[in-house]
Amino acid sequence: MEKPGIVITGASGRMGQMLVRTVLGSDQARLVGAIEREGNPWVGRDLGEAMGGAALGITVTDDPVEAIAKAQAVIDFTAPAATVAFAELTAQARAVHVIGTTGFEPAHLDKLKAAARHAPIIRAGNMSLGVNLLVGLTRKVAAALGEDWDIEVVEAHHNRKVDAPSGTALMLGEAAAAGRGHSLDELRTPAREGITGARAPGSIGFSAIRGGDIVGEHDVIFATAGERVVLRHVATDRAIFARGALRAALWGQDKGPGEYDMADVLGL
Ligand SMILES: NC(=O)C1=CN([C@@H]2O[C@H](COP(=O)(O)OP(=O)(O)OC[C@H]3O[C@@H](n4cnc5c(N)ncnc54)[C@H](O)[C@@H]3O)[C@@H](O)[C@H]2O)C=CC1
Ligand SMILES: O=C(O)C1=N[C@H](C(=O)O)C[C@H](O)C1
Repeated sequence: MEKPGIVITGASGRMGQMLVRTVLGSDQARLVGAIEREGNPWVGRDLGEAMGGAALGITVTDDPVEAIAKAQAVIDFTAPAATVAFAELTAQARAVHVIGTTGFEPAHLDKLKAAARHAPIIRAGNMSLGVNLLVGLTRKVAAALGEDWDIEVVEAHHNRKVDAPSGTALMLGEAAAAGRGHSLDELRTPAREGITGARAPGSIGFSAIRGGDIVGEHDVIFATAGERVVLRHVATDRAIFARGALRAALWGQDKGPGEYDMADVLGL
């Protein structure tokens, strides 16, 4: 059987370039297209040369219709509005859409749900094995500890990140809330500033640090009188996200339409 053809969106981005290298280094998939937004300096150039290496015979395009028509899977780490547009085209091509993009609003998520009626969408705010294990641990610890244990999620990222809290922080917050039998919407504390009043019992708070080239660090802090439990994940290499995304694209090849996440892919 032919190896699945992968198209990468946002190919010149931090994750885009990492994904290109990961797919090129795989013996289980073929890179068949690279998309960038109109006006990006890579558009019209050979992808390999744009990355500073040998020509690959793949021209970076700003025409997603043509590129996605050739794909068995689209791996997409871009921005919410772009991802929603790609989801419609990927669904039309009946290809797998692996979404790493974060920062979605509810209206975007409704559109992704509609696209998933026609083809598989695998979406996760973090594609690494370690974070997806941490999600399960967070749910268990939150369920085991009573409401006298306050829950705070602290995340740190590089100074180019545009959304906060991070997608990973929200996954961890959702897991903690689920462990306590609630949705995150019910327990989430708005960002703190000024005279906030005392902490609401049972609430879940978020803090975001932005600086330098931090790849991604997440702490889930459970704090009570006299002691604390801290669950931590530290990413030091974006390759962990790219490997997870490629694994998801391959896993999705025999799946029917629907919404999936990395817990499905990893069998967690
Ligand atoms: N789920 C996960 O494991 C991870 C998720 N991310 C998320 O991935 C996203 C991208 O992150 P980075 O690569 O650091 O950002 P980046 O800014 O380096 O790259 C984004 C790329 O998308 C391109 N883009 C934006 N709109 C486009 C459009 N309409 N058509 C084509 N290309 C378009 C940009 O030109 C840029 O090259 C963010 O939402 C980030 O939070 C990042 C790392 C891991
Ligand atoms: O923007 C990033 O860089 C990252 N984004 C994801 C998130 O929002 O959690 C995953 C990872 O932490 C890196």
